[in-house]
Amino acid sequence: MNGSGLDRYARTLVGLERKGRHRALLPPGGIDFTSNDYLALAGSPRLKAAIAAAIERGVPVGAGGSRLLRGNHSEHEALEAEAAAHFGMERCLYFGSGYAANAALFATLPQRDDLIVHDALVHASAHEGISASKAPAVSVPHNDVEGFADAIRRWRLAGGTGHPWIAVESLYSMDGDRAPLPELAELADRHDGFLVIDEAHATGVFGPHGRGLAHGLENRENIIVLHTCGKALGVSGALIGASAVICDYLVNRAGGFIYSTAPSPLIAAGVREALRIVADEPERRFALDVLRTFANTELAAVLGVEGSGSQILPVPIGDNALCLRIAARMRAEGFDIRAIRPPTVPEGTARLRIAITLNVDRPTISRMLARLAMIMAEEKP
Ligand SMILES: Cc1ncc(COP(=O)(O)O)c(C=O)c1O
Repeated sequence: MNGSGLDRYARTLVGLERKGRHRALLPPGGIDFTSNDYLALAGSPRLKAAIAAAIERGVPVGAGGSRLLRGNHSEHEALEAEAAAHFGMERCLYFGSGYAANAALFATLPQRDDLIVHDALVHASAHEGISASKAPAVSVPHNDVEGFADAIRRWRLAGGTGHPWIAVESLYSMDGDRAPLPELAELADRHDGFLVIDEAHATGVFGPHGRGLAHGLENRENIIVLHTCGKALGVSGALIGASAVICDYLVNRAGGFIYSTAPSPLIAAGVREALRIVADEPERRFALDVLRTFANTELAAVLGVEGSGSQILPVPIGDNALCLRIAARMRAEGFDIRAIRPPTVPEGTARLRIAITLNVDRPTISRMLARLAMIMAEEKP
């Protein structure tokens, strides 16, 4: 290949650098204010012991094939059955990642005569599925219930005959605020539609037994819930909870499920244990609740920034380069904080995303915020 084949990629990378949008892999280091390991389960001895016990009883590391071929292991089925009981859903289906699950769900379920109405801030994985879907899609301003209703009304007036699909996150990944789920569920009911709730950042953290913020809405045939297993559950993969018909349809039609090697059975055993930990160690959730409340109060007192109320605390900066500089200075001081920039968040809204997990304690949060306040004051344009 002559040089020009690669030049176009190099040029794009230079352009990203110029706009402060270039991304690079950094090693994790310093005190964790950035992971989604909210309950500190990723390194928990109980999870490690469950994996060791699974190895001991002969659970294989690899599935060896698609679930529809020889890759369907009893560990996958046991996890799905336990998860369905845990989350109160008729059935659950385990995917290798939340990204793959969201992409499969939106690409497969909405049909040509349907409409996808999604919140402007839904995750990139939902967009991936939406852009592969046969159904048209409309973006609605963040958390604007009237906006959702209007979009559906306009579509019906224009002759829309199918079902609307309302797509939201129960707790938004980069803003830490919540979706108005009861109002949206009511809207879906009123318009013979479906409501897809991505619980990625609420699973394990909120609701009775860490069932998420959609608890109370489960087991309705028009609700589909995504629980990711790599965040508070500390493992990896994702569970789609839905009616048996929807899950069976995905098994038969979702390319990302059919034509992909099944997730590791060993990891499925780990997720099963994580669900049990979440159910029978409620003290983890309570401890996170205390830390979260403390962090929100301190954020307002020290930085004058209103907290989201959740464990995800965005500190708005705006400018990409400035955001990168502040994050780098915090990391240099031993606090692992990352700059979140477009296109992950809308243009002009670069922010530090501070995640509160059980990997830190109150004095460490105070130290981090005091240092951040000083650095932000020094960096003030
Ligand atoms: C809201 C949301 N949905 C889905 C995903 C994807 O999940 P996973 O990391 O398991 O691929 C993420 C991950 O960041 C997320 O924040």
